[in-house]
Amino acid sequence: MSLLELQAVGKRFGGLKALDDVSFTIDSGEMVGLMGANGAGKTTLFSLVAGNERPSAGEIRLDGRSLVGRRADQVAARGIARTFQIVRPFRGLTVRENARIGALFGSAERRPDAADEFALSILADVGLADRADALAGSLTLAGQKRLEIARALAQRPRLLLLDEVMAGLTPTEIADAMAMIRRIKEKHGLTVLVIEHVMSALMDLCQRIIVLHHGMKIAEGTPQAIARDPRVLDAYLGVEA
Ligand SMILES: Nc1ncnc2c1ncn2[C@@H]1O[C@H](COP(=O)(O)OP(=O)(O)OP(=O)(O)O)[C@@H](O)[C@H]1O
Repeated sequence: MSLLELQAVGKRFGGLKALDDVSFTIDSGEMVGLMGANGAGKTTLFSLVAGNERPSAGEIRLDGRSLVGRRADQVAARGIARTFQIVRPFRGLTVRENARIGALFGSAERRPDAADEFALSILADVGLADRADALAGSLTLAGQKRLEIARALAQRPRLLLLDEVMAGLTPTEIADAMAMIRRIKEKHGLTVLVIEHVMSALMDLCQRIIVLHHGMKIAEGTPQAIARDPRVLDAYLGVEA
């Protein structure tokens, strides 16, 4: 059985179809990329899976059980955590306190002392252990993106949804972030769905890529197949096939 299954999922915002008839599955242990131009519906898809928004049509299942109608904290408790494209850490709290909030969300950890210990181990995993007592607002963008991953990881997810965690980073920071993502995936036995505009990173990280265009899935396949898919070249890169 697939870990995550989307079946004919649609989302309307008034007259706008942000997602239309999107279906795919993700198996346990996969790292899958989600790509598409601005406004293609990628973040909306994350919001539906994570319980931040409710689909207008279709089914979303985790381990064969529907997630539709579940609140974000209930979805988190079932094992899904997401990052947000625009990072908003509690700037006046320390890095450690921010990570600890993740550990308490969705009731992954109810004991405050255990949450603190776990938060510290997660900070080490994302390379922020030496900044644990710094204020979150003092981190660089790369640091804040790492903290966003730590906050999600502290929920002890099985499925991690990463929304443009490499946007705005330097090439060296991107290379470091990719190595870190691979490391946490292995260490925590994660399944990962990743939205990324940094194409080379997506191609390198993922075994499979799903392409959205105007809310519809137009392609799905290996990075090699996607890179030469005429529909993708035409729709996403604006290149005539
Ligand atoms: N809450 C909302 N209310 C109204 N329209 C929305 C809402 N959220 C998203 N949309 C619209 O839905 C469409 C898909 O947006 P979405 O943010 O999912 O795209 P995206 O692929 O993530 O884009 P980007 O790469 O810019 O992040 C866009 O036209 C967007 O303006």
